[in-house]
Amino acid sequence: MNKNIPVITIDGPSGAGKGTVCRLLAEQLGWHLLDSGAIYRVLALAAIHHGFAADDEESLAALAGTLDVKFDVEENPALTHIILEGEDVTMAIRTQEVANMASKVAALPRVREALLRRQRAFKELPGLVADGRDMGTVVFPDAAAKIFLTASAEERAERRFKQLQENGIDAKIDQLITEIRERDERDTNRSVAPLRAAEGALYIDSTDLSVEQVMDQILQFAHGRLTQTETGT
Ligand SMILES: Nc1ncnc2c1ncn2[C@@H]1O[C@H](COP(=O)(O)OP(=O)(O)O)[C@@H](O)[C@H]1O
Ligand SMILES: Nc1ccn([C@@H]2O[C@H](COP(=O)(O)OP(=O)(O)O)[C@@H](O)[C@H]2O)c(=O)n1
Repeated sequence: MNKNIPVITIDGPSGAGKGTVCRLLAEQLGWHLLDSGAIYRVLALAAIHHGFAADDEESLAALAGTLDVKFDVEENPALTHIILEGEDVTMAIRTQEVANMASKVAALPRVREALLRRQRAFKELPGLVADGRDMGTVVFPDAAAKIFLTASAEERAERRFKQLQENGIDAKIDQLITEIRERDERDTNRSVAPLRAAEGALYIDSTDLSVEQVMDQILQFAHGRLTQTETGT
């Protein structure tokens, strides 16, 4: 792994805006994008297809190791297609059922281990923007700039509700708040790679911020960190 390839990590809970700002950043910088949540979602969908239980660590770790997933990257990272075993699952992995299964399989240490190398392989020149829960703490501990992005659970559920509606997926706001809280709880309290801000991360609460305001803060911070890394200060 080439350590000179710059990485910006954005970690945080569901609906904080990570995917949105990571896509914008990757586009603006012309860098690669890792949507690590999509990998856990694809694994969850494959597990559902295979009829595996969410606590069947042995089968799930084996599946994670051999998962036939491909990211068909377009010039615009927002248009990436995700292909599982030859089938386009870009939309199918966005349901709440898959999200909930993803957060259960993500709590299994051997599953996380099996997915590490796959995630690190995204680190290529000219740079990588990585979106997830443990990007700055576990997967890319040497990242040049680390950000922890969050918002209140109510605001995050509201955003997810609108987003699902826009994509024609039915949802109930009360259920979304409950599921987001359950997922926060599981992601934060698991024994391996729990959701937390990495040391030295910029902490942003986006509850009352627009996407543009969040982007401004991140760009300013990342620019400072990248300049420091380049000059070795
Ligand atoms: N700062 C913000 N203010 C309002 N809406 C936002 C903000 N950031 C993201 N969103 C919207 O919230 C929804 C969830 O954002 P997303 O980037 O998918 O979150 P995450 O990847 O953290 O789960 C999207 O529809 C997005 O457009
Ligand atoms: N780096 C990551 C990314 C996702 N995940 C898990 O995968 C689930 C789905 O991730 P996601 O980023 O697609 O979820 P949303 O933030 O889009 O709701 C999360 O609830 C986490 O449990 C993880 O454990 N580690």
